[in-house]
Amino acid sequence: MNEQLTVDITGMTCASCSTRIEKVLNKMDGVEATVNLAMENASVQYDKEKIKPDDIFNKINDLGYGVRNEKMDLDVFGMTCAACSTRIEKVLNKMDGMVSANVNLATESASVEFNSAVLSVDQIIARIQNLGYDAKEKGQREAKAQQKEEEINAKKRKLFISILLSLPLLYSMIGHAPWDTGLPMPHLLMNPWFQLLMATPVQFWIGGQFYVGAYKSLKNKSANMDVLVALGTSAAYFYSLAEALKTVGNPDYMPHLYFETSAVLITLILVGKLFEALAKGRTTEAISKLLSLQAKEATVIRDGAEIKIPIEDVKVNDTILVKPGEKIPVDGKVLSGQSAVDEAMITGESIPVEKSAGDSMIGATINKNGTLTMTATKVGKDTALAGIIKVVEDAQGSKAPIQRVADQISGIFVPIVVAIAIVTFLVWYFLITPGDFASSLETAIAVLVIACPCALGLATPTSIMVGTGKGAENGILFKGGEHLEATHKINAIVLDKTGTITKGKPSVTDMEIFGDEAKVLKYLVSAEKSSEHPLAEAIVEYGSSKNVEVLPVDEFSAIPGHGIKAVIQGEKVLIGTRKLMSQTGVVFDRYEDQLEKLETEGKTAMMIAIENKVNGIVAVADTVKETAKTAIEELKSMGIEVYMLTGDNKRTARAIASQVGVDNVIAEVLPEEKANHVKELQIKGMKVAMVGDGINDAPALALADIGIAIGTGTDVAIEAADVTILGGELTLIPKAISLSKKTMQNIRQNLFWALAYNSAGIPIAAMGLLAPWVAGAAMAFSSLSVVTNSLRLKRIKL
Ligand SMILES: Nc1ncnc2c1ncn2[C@@H]1O[C@H](COP(=O)(O)OP(=O)(O)OP(=O)(O)O)[C@@H](O)[C@H]1O
Ligand SMILES: [Cu+]
Ligand SMILES: [Mg+2]
Repeated sequence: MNEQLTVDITGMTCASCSTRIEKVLNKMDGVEATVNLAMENASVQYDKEKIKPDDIFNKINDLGYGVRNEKMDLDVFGMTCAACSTRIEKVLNKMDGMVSANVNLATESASVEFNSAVLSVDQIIARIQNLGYDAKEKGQREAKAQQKEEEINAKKRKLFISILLSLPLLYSMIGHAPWDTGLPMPHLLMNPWFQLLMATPVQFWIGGQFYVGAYKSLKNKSANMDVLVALGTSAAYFYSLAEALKTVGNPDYMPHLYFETSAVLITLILVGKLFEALAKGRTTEAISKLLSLQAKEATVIRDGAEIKIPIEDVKVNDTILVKPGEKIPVDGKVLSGQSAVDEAMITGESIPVEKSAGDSMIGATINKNGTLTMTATKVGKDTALAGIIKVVEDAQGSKAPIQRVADQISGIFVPIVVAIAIVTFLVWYFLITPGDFASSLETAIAVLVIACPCALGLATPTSIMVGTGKGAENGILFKGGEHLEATHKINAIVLDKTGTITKGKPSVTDMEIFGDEAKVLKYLVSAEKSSEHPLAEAIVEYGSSKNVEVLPVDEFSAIPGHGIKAVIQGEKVLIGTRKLMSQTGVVFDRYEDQLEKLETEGKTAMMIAIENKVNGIVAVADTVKETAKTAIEELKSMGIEVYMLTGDNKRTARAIASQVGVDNVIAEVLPEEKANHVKELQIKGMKVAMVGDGINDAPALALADIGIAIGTGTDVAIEAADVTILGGELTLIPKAISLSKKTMQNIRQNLFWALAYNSAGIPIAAMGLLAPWVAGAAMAFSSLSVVTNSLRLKRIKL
């Protein structure tokens, strides 16, 4: 019993859970455990020789409970190419207690999920440092931005010196030209010692980073781009040095100098890296744009006085004053005043929304004309805007499945390339130009350099970053790269009716009451007051506009998909569908014509029965969203089958469907069956996107290949979905699909460009047709062209 750990357990509901877990754990050989239900954890002592922590977690999982893991983002410094990120990722994933580690070269960060009982952040950082890189917990954004800027400035300074030193060498290269260029060639430039003087600082001071990187990489038994660069440039440098030394005491010796090869190569790679860094900075602009929406200050009323405080200091329940033209600082509720608020930046709704006491407000939206006082309900990282930023950041840091291809290729690339370079050298040295060490070496160097797979590591993540950012700017939030990838395969789309196709704000259109009108109306409104259904809200609203008295309700129950049951003043009240009525034996045959008439008009007709006798018919109608028809037409023209799924009756559903052009209607679906219909389409081989807003849509959203939540819908739906469309404009759905298609196309182009340089370049270089510095330029610009191509996504029209 030499180890002790505390495991946080999720999913325990009662003492029988905890005792069961305790019992099972204690049965394991070498384990002594006590499970604490209140703390939701287990203290475990275990024998290290017999048991691994993972065994304990697996046991808990097997029992159907979860082990809570910690998730964290780290900034990782010092990665130069995909081989570095792949390597770190591999090592981190092997750590005990690591659930998953995702290292992203483009964002220079790692997302780790780990079991804090076994592993600490410090241990993870130490492991990364041990590999020769550095890492720290993601800190203040400003600090990071500042650091980035300093890094870029340092890069610029070094590059400037590097160019100054390399230019004379580049010029001297003209001396190598096989033809007479006619340009003057000063003697000094051809002097080996002068060349050595220029090349040495470039090789070791400016190019030192490649040696450091190569050393770290080799120490970990892997090879990255630094290895290739260090190998290639050193070969050129030291060969030239040896040649220069031969002139000592032998003034007639004509040395073969290749100093320019190493110096110009290093300079060009640095040029590429600088451009790459600048371009990479632009891939995260979407985040900075979102951040800039945030208000900086808020005017709060404390002890009766108005004071301006920084936004970070605003607390929940603070009373805030918002003057015309100001930003609403945090999420909250209006206390007093009246004004129109522009919410376009968050909801996409272009028309300002009228606000008065009791209405909710979203931080970062703009107050137009009146002065409002509000109370803060959500501040800091809990606000809607902070939530949006978090989703976008997480998505940008996540991986798309297609990247696995790139990771695999870059993992094996470097050793293969080194082998090809050696073979190239041997073939040239022994067969093609026997004994000509210099040109054989140069050819081999060119092969090494052209083959560097640095662009490959950038191909996917930069596209994903720009794509998710572009989505966010348009009000489409992808939760991760995998969803951005999966969306392009969609060929069937299932739309929920209420709140998705329609506005979700129904109102009463017809009311027909048989018998004691005042009583029935009272019963109807009173019973619906207990229901949270949108239909109920419409009826309650109707009631309050007619000043209907509300009676106390006993024994209320909602029957999902059917209606409600209640007892009022001792009388049994039923409100809802035909099914509800016939199940309880209420006869309604004589009202059938009336019901059908309302339904064909697209209205939802409900009956109210008191003491098993129908006493009235209420019809409620919801308006279809203005853009729904256009959106559905667009989806159809993309070759996607569009379905409407609703709990409402067939006739109403069809009437609404024909208004918006949906041909496939699945009606009278019970809330718990929605997911089954999605499953059925999937079994038919369709890739299904489900669009919904309600709690009852959540299982279907989760099951669908892509769940799309309407941003104005419930949190449960948004939580379950993979994509959220802010504001709920359906036209964003075809846009999301086309963004996904274009991003995937962009990634394929990137992968092509990243590999084309290498695959076309290697044979050309091996034939001796590519000077090493040209290969260097090609490498530098393959990275640049990939990042630039990704940035093109910013400008596409959706
Ligand atoms: N509170 C209620 N009062 C009266 N009738 C109700 C109530 N709740 C549900 N119903 C009846 O049950 C039917 C099905 O309800 P359900 O919530 O499954 O679907 P819906 O909201 O009509 O449509 P959608 O599935 O598109 O959201 C409603 O059309 C209505 O006739
Ligand atoms: Cu490279
Ligand atoms: Mg509904």
